[in-house]
Amino acid sequence: MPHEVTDVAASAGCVLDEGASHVNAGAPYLVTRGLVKGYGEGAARMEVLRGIDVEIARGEICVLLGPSGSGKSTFLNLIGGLEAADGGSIEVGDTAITTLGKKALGEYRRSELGFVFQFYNLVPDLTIRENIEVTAHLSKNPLPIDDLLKSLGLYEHRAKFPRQVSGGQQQRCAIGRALVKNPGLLLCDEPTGALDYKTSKEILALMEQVNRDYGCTIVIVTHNDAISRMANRVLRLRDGVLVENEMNAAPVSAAELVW
Ligand SMILES: Nc1ncnc2c1ncn2[C@@H]1O[C@H](COP(=O)(O)OP(=O)(O)OP(=O)(O)O)[C@@H](O)[C@H]1O
Repeated sequence: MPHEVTDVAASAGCVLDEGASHVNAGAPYLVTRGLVKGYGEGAARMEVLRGIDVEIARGEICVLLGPSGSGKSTFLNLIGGLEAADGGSIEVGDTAITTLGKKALGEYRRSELGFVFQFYNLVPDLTIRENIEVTAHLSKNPLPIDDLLKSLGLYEHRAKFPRQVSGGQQQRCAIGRALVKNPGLLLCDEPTGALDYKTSKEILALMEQVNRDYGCTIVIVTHNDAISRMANRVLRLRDGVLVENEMNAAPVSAAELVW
């Protein structure tokens, strides 16, 4: 484990136990029960999620697969409190998301969640460091930014603007922006969708590293079945129904993935 990562995690109060499993098999961390979501009214109504039940342990890497339109992003948006469910419940840690008002939902997103998207959504007029710093200000207990930049391999690029670095470096910055708050839950929607093969694998290895070093639970939405081999749990949606919910007893490292 790189020293800087150890230092970042230690200074953030994380307990690092190198070699031990990072998955806490105790009480589930993320639980949905009968989760329902649809769009439209009357005859035009379309049910997108039709009663999703899942339990994800703290520290799991969970990969969510499914064909286009099967409801993956909708599921992620409901867990992330970006959209409201029509029925069912979501609990993350001790928080019952589906009962929260607007203000409490905002606080949940600020304190517990990090989001990573396919298109990095960085602020073009802020440097790499400033893009991360903006989010750090939202947190009561942010990770030290320079240490985080080092563990992301971005320290030398910290004073550059997003247009001056590669797509992979921009995605590293987006991951840093999500991570600097030290979130319990990292939600990633097609995080490698805009990246080439080699860079995709580097980004997946980085996710593996942050999962191991910071203990955050990660949900990755992807079209790429191969990524499921690095997951502790594989979920698959088809037409809004969960058709697969499997534990993977022997996940491989991101470096070993081939597609
Ligand atoms: N805000 C919305 N209003 C109306 N329909 C929506 C809305 N958001 C999503 N949908 C529809 O819900 C269905 C599921 O969309 P969702 O984006 O969750 O699928 P997905 O599995 O993530 O697809 P993709 O892999 O293509 O991103 C699609 O048919 C989509 O058109």
